[in-house]
Amino acid sequence: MPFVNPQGKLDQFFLLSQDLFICIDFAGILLNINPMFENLLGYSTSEWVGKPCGKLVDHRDIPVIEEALSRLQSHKKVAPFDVRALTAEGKVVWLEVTAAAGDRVIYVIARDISRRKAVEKQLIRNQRLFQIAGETALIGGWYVDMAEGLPIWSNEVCRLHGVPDGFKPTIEEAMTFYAPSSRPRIREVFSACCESGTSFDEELEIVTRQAVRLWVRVIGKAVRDELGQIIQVQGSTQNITERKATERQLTLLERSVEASTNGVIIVDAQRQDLPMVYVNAAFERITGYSRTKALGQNCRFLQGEETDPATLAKLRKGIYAQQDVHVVIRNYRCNGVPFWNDLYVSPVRDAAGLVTHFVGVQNDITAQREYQAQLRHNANHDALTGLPNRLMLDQRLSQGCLLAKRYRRYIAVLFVDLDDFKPINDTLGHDVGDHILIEVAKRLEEELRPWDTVARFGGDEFIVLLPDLAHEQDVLQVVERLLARLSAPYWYRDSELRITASMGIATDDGTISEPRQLIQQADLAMYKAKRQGRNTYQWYTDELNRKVTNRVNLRHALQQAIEQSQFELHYQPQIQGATGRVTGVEALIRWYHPERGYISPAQFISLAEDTGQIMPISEWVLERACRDAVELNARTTMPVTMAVNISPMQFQRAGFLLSIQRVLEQTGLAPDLLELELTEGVLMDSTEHAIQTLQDLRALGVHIALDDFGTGFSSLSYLKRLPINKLKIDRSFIRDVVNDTRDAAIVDGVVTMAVKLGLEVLIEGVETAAQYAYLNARYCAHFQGFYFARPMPMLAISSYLNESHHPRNDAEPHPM
Ligand SMILES: Nc1nc2c(ncn2[C@@H]2O[C@H](COP(=O)(O)O[C@H]3[C@@H](O)[C@H](n4cnc5c(=O)[nH]c(N)nc54)O[C@@H]3COP(=O)(O)O)[C@@H](O)[C@H]2O)c(=O)[nH]1
Repeated sequence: MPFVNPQGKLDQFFLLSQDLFICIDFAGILLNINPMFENLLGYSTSEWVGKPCGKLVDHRDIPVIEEALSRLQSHKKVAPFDVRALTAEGKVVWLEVTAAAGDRVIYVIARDISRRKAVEKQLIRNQRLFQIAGETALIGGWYVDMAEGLPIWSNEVCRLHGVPDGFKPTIEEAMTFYAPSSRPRIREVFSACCESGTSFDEELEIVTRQAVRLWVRVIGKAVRDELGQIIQVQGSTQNITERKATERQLTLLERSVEASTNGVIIVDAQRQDLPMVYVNAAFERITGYSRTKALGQNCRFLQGEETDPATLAKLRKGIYAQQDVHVVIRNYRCNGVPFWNDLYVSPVRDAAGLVTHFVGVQNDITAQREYQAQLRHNANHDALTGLPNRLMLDQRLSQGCLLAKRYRRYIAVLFVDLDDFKPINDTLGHDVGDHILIEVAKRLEEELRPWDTVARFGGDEFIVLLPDLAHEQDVLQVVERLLARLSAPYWYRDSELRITASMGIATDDGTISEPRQLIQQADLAMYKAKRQGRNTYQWYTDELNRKVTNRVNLRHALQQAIEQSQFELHYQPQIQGATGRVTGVEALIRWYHPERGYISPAQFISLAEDTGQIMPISEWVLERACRDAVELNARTTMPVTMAVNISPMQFQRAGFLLSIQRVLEQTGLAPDLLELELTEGVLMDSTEHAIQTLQDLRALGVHIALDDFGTGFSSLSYLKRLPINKLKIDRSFIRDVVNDTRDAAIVDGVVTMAVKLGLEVLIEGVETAAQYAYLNARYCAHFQGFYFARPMPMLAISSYLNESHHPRNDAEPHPM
């Protein structure tokens, strides 16, 4: 049935309308439809007229249709509603339906709202996505309309502040959510935005309603109308607490790494050639390379000539295997100076376990290494001269012996001892002494080949090792060169100093079982050189060794003798030529060894001098002799002088004078009955002090005799200054005095000089009647010698003295 209007006008509207016009009965059967129905849904009018309208809609919307139909059947009004209609092609078209009931039919107008529905759907989807983004990124939106002045918060913003969704604060209330420290800033930037439209982007701290402190990023910008007036400020608030904590952590880590005294390097493991992507300040300080120069380069630019290839290989292997690796590597600073780099390299993995970087931690241990090297050097070297010390000498000596043995060469050991170094040290001071020792070390080193060794052995002793001699005799060239070089003048602050050295030589072909013995042998030889006048050398021999061994044994025996009182005193008479009277006796020590019998003082006195054992011996002699002198004088009518030999050490000891005084007091011997026999050598050392001591002794009343006169090389000029009483002419001039005119001339000269100096003369070593007759006829002197009597024990001398005056004693000579 056509949709007809009596005027026909409505028909036209029906036909031309862009909306669907449908006429249905109260049962919902389609009665009429307009052309737009056909256009939109693709059905022909004939196809649908007479069919239920419910068939047109999507099955989900049938209840909506039924509801509307029901209301219209009851003549109730129906509000416009939306349904989905199905096109002939099966597509869905959204229709907005307006329906009204007529008397007999229902009039329906439907409009295609598919576009609008699509936009709405898109809008909803967008809103949802926005909501998801906000919830995920913890970003909420807000705005403040200038007209209303009230902030509008999104749900996310509400959640951030710990308030229920839809919470509507005032601006002031919104401000109070900011932490006191952030509040001034948000006020400032918000006001600026409201007033001048300045956008802001701030990271500030808020305190939620539950008093939880959160960091937020607040972004705001002004919205203007078409006239440019600010009508709204809108923005976002994002919870960045976690990011801030991470940032703080990262900042802390970065600052720590930057502040580290160790160099830190990070290299990119994913890029070719592993370029450095980070170096810290310590790296710059240690290497001298700035970050700009270092970044982008491979670490190998720190390596150089002395970098150990094995260490490098270890480093590369660790990196290749993506493992931790630790090396101490020789690296070079920017200025070319090498340093020791204590380097730890570790791989850095991402979440998936892939090595993205390597981190290197380096420590400059150059100073530590140098200190260790210095310690090692100090342990093996002498601090003053820098020469190897005994420890290193031992190593070099053993090595030298091995080399000599392997290459069939000779090793020579030179023991070098400076002559009279001690007086230089004592009188000129240790600075001068040190200077000389350093200079000696330098000269020795300069004269030797690089593979020879010079070591400081002690005080003024040096050892030279020559480990590569073709012939033993080759050592002599070196020794002579060294002696000459060492005796050249030394200069200290414009003063010239002279010093020489004595050297002992020991050689071996490297087969010696105990290399240290070579040093002992050279030492022995050096002592021999000393005794032979210094500034010379001596070669070690087995004979020398034997002598030294004997000396060592003798020393032990002598000590026992002191402890076990194995000494005796024998006395040899001294005769006045003119009267034949015994005017004195000389006390001569005898050592009676329980196994070896009598041992001559000639064998042990000089050793006792060297070892200091002379002191207890001398004290015993002096006291014994004084006591015996008292006893002898008690038995004789004429006074008998007791002559006692005084050793150099005894004389030079402080307190010598006191010891004489004490003995005289203790024994009660009259001082003028004591005669001290001193040799020229004793008086030559520190003459002034010696003269003073002699004067003091003379003041005590003690007599002084100068023993062995003529054997020393002392100047006669000092003789006149010596406060002595007597000269004892040495027996070496007496042996041939009768036949040798030169000896006779010497004796003649000495006696004449002595007389002129007002000194008494004693001629010792008179062994024959001819000697006595010759001498007694010429000189007014005293005599001593085997011709008169040999030294004899106390008992014998006592009897001897009690006998009448004898020009000689014809009794059997005493065993000594
Ligand atoms: N510091 C001390 N030195 C002492 C002491 N006792 C001895 N000595 C010194 O030891 C050296 C050797 O002494 P000795 O073996 O006793 O020889 C003395 C005489 O026996 C020896 N003599 C005496 N007359 C003759 C002689 O006619 N012919 C000869 N071949 N020898 C003789 O001379 C020694 C005494 O010499 P001197 O002392 O120079 O008068 C010797 O140097 C002693 O000094 C001691 O207690 N302390």
